[in-house]
Formats: sequence, C-alpha cells, structure tokens
Amino acid sequence: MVSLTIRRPDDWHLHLRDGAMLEGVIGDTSRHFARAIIMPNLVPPVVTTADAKAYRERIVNAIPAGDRFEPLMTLYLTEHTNPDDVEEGKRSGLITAVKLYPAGATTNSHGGVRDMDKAMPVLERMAKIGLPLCVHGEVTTPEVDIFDREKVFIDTVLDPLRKRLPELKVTMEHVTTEDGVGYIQSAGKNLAGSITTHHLIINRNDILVGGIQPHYYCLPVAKRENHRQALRKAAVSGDARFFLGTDSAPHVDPLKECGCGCAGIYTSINTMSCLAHVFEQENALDKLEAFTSLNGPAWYGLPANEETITLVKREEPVEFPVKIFTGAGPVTVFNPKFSLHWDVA
Ligand SMILES: NC(=O)N[C@@H](CC(=O)O)C(=O)O
Ligand SMILES: [Zn+2]
Ligand SMILES: [Zn+2]
Repeated sequence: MVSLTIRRPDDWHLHLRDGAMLEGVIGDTSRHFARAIIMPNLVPPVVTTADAKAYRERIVNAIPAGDRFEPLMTLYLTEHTNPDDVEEGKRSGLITAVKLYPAGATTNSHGGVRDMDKAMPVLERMAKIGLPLCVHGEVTTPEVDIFDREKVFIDTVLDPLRKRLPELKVTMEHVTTEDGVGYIQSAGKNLAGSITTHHLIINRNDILVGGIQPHYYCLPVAKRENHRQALRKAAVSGDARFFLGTDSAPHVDPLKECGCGCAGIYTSINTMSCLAHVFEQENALDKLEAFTSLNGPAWYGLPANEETITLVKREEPVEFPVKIFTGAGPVTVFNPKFSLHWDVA
C-alpha cells in the first residue's frame, strides 16, 4: 500500500457560515485541518473586532468533541472600518488578516469597498503593523467580462495599491488565471496567492457543457483550460508563494439549483483526497506538504503544525457522500468526476 505522511494541513480560505450550517460543516474541516482562515462574509458581515470575537466563540463551540481546530479570524473591510479597532484586533491575537471584497463581487459583498481611497487609512495602518490584506481579486464594473475580472483587478486595483503601499502584505485569494499566477511570480515581495482545490480540477466547460451545472459555479468563475494548467503548475511547483485555500463555500441546494443560483463549491470533506490525486497526476506528491502545510504558515508568520496526517492510496475507490445533510438543508459535495483512491487514514 502506498502512503504519504505530511504535517497536518491548514486551510487558508474557508467559509464556515453560522448557526445550523456552521454545525453541519465544521467537522468536515476539523477532521483533517488544524487551522483555517475564516471568511467574514456572514449576514451581517464580521466587521469589528467585537464581531470577530463573538463569531470565534460560536465556531469554537461548534467544533466536534475530540477535534483540535483553531479558527483564524478575519475582518470584513468596509469604507468605515476603524484603524484603531483593527490594530487592537491584531494586538490581542484575535485577527489574522483583513478581507477586501470589492462591493458586489461575490456572495454577501454588497457592504464591501467601492472607493479604495476611503480604505487607505486602514490599509496604511495594516502595512505599519504587519497585518495582511486578503483580497477577492475581481473588479465588478459591468463593462468588464466576467472571465476578465481577475486580470483587470490586477492591472487597475492591485498593482496600483501595491505601488502605493509596498509594505502591505497582500494575499491574492483563490487565484484562477495564468495572469494571477504570473503576477504573483513576478512580484518582489509581500504578495502570495491561495489556490482552491476545485480550480485545479475544473475549467469553464464543467459549468456550461451538457447543461448548466450549478454545483461547479463559484466566484471567481473557473476559466479556460490553459488557466487551470497554470494553476496546477504553480500549486505543485513548491514555490512558497502558493498555498491551499479551499474556498469551500457551502450553500443549501435550493439556493444553487434555481433561476439565480449562488456561487460557491463545497469541498471540505474530500479536499485532501482530491489534492493527493492531483499532485500524483502531476508527479509531485513530494510537493503536497509544501502546498497544504508549510507555505501558508510561513506566509502568515505562524509555525507549521507538529502533528501529521497519513494519506493512504486504496485499491478500491474511497466513497464520499453526494450530499451532506445539515440542519440548514442539504449541501452537494464537490464531484471531481474521477474516482478518488487517496484517503486520510
Ligand atoms: N467562492 C464563492 O463562489 N463563494 C463564496 C464567496 C467568495 O469566496 O468569493 C461564498 O461565500 O459563497
Ligand atoms: Zn472570494
Ligand atoms: Zn471564499
């Protein structure tokens, strides 16, 4: 039997939601992952340190007995965010990053930033105290084609911001294009990127060919095959600037399977099996640990986990449920469309 032991992984971009959904999904992450950066796009969003403290408590209370899991909290940046509150959040150890959602870019982002100038006082403070900015890197201008939103964001928002504030550490989250990969590779310092599990596996055909496939729809939307290939190369390269952020984003099926389905793919439960498969296909199983367990902590200035997990390759396919049933309703699990043989022992 083939097996692989790596340091316990972390997820550097995760949606846990709240209430019954939180209770229904958290075990799928805490089973394998030691830590995760928790996205703040609740309704209403997590905007102050006090909000984050209360949300953290709700998360900790939902962790299944016996699991060890540390939620790393983020604040949702608005045009009214108070720099002192942000600094207090970092100093107290509660806040790991601040999240920029351009207004309207994705699920629950209407309270995000419209005018970057208004966010500058907070961003300047973050640069000063060494607090990273996580960005959903898409413009929302209606003239820009949805498949070009990431590239245009880099050219018109991210690059100018980084020139204006070179000391600000920026994580480009859920990178989906070769442009994003190239921009990160060419940046001198203070820029890294997370890559999701599903963007290593699907391209835009999976959403649109043979009928519209809502469970492959997420934002940023999956792109052409050449972009998927660029993401795979970056993920398996060992380059310390790329690490896993699953962007596992549960929505109940009725909200995805309808006339205006929302964006988000649920991958927490089978992410490690999918990733081992992808890294093996790329002849790069020796780079899996860097991607899931080493590069992320190094970027966020945290120690790598001491505990390990062992992945084993089974003869028979490992079966995952088609859906999980949460108290909020059913959530369809990401189907990679190949059989999975790698299992976390
Ligand atoms: N990725 C998604 O498609 N959806 C995320 C939001 C986000 O990360 O952009 C969600 O909260 O559902
Ligand atoms: Zn996003
Ligand atoms: Zn997300």
